[in-house]
Amino acid sequence: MRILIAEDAPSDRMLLRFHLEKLGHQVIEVSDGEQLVSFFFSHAEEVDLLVVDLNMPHKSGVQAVNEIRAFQGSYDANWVPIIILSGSESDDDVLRCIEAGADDYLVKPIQHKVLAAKLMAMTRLDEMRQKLMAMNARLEALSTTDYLTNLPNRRAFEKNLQDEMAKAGRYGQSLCVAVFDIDHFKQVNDTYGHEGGDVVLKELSRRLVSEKRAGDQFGRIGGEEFGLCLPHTDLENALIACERYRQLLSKKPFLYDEYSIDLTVSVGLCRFTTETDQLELIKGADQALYQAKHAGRDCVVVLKKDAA
Ligand SMILES: Nc1nc2c(ncn2[C@@H]2O[C@H](COP(=O)(O)OP(=O)(O)OP(=O)(O)O)[C@@H](O)[C@H]2O)c(=O)[nH]1
Repeated sequence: MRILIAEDAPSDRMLLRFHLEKLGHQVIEVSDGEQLVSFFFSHAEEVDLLVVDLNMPHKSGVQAVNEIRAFQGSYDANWVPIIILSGSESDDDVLRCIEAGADDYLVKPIQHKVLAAKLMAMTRLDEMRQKLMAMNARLEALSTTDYLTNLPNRRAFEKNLQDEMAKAGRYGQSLCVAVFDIDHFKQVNDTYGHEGGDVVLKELSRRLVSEKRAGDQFGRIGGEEFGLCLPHTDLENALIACERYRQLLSKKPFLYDEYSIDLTVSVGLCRFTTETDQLELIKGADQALYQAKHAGRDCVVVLKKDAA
């Protein structure tokens, strides 16, 4: 583990480092409570355990632990276990340290075997924490990714769009949104079965992603409907981009078993203005898509008026 020790007495610090390194851990040292807090605030991700002296100049161990736990709560920062060291065997001190957010309490002078035992328990805690973090990352990926195409799902697409709209509004940048819908997709399913339809959806997504310009983001926002967010792009260039994507899908047939399936998409395009909220923007692109379907499909239509 990477252990941050906060101890003002140089001899105690040296002894602690010696014991911890002997147990195979990496040690970082600070010498008071103030330094502990500021180091942790800027390096939370680089530390697995804090070992903190109770009585230190500038800021006591309890105060520092309080601030660190509050910081983790407000900023969602890396949670790490904390052991407090103290010369006091008072039950009240133990209680107030644990109440402040420490996970264990160790009485000085440190006994090597006791320290090794506590570290064993903390290593277990750390392993559990790592597993939990990996699991959370997997869950986060699952909840934002479409299972079939691996594209961002509607929730993730809308979240990204919201962020891009905020940036575009703040910095006065252009932003456009398009909705792509496969033409007569029902026929694909009816002719080749749902499995054939799925193969087409996957290949279509792969093509779009492999040819996508950096910064553009596709998402699967419905069964056979895909959203495209085009940051830093005015309507004229968004139209060029959508035309390119449309042609990319129609120029080469999709293969399923021995079948070759020709496909086209209709696209609705809408421009963001500071008066437009997210719902109106997607609704605007949807209206343009509806017009594209009525214009005969296989085309890109720009919303005649800005979404309102
Ligand atoms: N294979 C497959 N089909 C899907 C999936 N999600 C939606 N669909 C199908 O997509 C088809 C959409 O059909 P419609 O909404 O009638 O539209 P369309 O046939 O594409 O016709 P237009 O949009 O008017 O050009 C339906 O047959 C749905 O079952 C999916 O995940 N996999």
